[in-house]
Amino acid sequence: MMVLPKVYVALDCQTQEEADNLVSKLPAGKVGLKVGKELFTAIGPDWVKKQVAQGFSVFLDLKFHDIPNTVAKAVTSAAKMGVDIVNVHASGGTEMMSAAKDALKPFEKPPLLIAVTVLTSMSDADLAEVGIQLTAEQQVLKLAKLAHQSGLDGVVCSAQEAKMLKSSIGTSFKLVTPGIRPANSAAGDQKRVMTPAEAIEAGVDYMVIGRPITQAGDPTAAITEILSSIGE
Ligand SMILES: O=c1ccn([C@@H]2O[C@H](COP(=O)(O)O)[C@@H](O)[C@H]2O)c(=O)[nH]1
Repeated sequence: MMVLPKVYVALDCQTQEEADNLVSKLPAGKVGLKVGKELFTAIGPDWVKKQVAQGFSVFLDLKFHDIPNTVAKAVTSAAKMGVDIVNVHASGGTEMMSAAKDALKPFEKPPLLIAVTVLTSMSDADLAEVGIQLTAEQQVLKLAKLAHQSGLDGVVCSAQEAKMLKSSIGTSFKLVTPGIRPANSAAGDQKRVMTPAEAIEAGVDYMVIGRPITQAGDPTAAITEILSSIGE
């Protein structure tokens, strides 16, 4: 597996023009692109394939959550686009996660298959609201163990859970962490946050950063500062 970039920039916008403009401001070869529901629903797979062809590492963050057969087929469609990371919701269960992993076996270079545990926008109180009586940390561990048992490559979690997961599950289990906020930047809807330097220190493998870069007056300066804060 080639070495993937430490930072994936969340391209949360709705037009190809905005996305191209953001990409043009990023240091080529130093960051990956995270394409989520907002952009993908607006402009689709051809733009993603174009970024892959231009040499970008792409994380397709569509968080598939459906019956096993549907999710298995969806991850193969993602793999055909050439993306490096694709994800499913761990709460879909082990049968669904195993079906997705099995579906990627025929690919020569399959993407990392990662399971979303507890969204970084959720606190313990938010979990209680939907009937989950565990803390976010307990629920993340429970779902991460299921993802590991199902043969997945890692999980999406908060950097706040990184040390706990690396010591409970093992260092080769990949941790992909949104909810990254440089000091003095607004948390917005994110509840379980850490700075880029804290996240690296906690042992995360890949971090996802959106608004602190994309909404900055100077996105190039913002990403340059973040990369320098983590020694990249
Ligand atoms: O638990 C999760 C899973 C995915 N995300 C996604 O990451 C980015 C974060 O963007 P910011 O602007 O840095 O908050 C966004 O695309 C989310 O859909 C997440 O935040 N938390």
